[in-house]
Amino acid sequence: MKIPFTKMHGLGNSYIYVDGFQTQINESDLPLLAQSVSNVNTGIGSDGLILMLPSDVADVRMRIFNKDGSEAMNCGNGIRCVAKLAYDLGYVTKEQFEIEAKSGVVTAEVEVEEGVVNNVTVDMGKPELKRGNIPMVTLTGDDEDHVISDPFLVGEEDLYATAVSMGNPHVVFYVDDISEAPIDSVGPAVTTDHRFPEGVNVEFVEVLNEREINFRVWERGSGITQACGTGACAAVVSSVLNEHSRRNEEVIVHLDGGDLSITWQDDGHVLMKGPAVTVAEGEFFLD
Ligand SMILES: N[C@@H](CCC[C@H](N)C(=O)O)C(=O)O
Repeated sequence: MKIPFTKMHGLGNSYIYVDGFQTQINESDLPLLAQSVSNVNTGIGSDGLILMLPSDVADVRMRIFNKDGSEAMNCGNGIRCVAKLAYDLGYVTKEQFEIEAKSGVVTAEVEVEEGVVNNVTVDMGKPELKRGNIPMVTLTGDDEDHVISDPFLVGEEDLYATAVSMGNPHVVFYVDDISEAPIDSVGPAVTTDHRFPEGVNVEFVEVLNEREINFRVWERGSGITQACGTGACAAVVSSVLNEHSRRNEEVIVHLDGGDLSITWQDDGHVLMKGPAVTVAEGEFFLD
């Protein structure tokens, strides 16, 4: 079987996009397909697979599978690319429209310059802060509690964790210098830590000033990636909670792959603005 695909990225966080309006794939093949296309040696090379599908409740629907084949609830960079793809392929003709992810429906607005979509702004909705809903478990405390700079021991490292869900789980650790963040050791250890029963995306943040942070991520199911949209949103929410940044003010997040603009608005919604880029189109041969 040949599966037509588009490779796209948001700040280097790349996925293989399949147009599910045209191509039907068996549900049971999806995890293996995600693993196959993601493999840089034997596949195409990406951080995972994203399907763009018709939706009953929004203009389009997306499903995202990490590199290891696990399905995730949400993907910020993926939503921006799906918005661009849906507009480029003519499935939507308006500039503001709704995209359904597993975690819910968000509103995306494409910026069209001379017929080309380069940037997309997404209202990512409200973050979830209750520990039980991240989900995160501890021996003591209430599920309703917020986790803001709570002591968090990982091996020999004494860290302080802030936990935020953007429809998918994130934990944020602050470091003095992003280039020395222990991402290779703490990332894989925390992403599967028993305190996060569904796993977690692990973010390191260096605060530069109220309006700017440096950011690196170990993504659940994919490892180190160049960028994570939901992670950048979680990092800014965390920075407001920890009083490094202010509510309703834009924060520029410097990720390995480039910059995202994130604002945690007074109405509780998180706004994310950043690029979406098409890299290639082709056909993937599935045995
Ligand atoms: N890269 C994404 C997030 C993808 C899903 C994540 N790894 C998870 O398992 O929750 C983004 O841009 O948000």
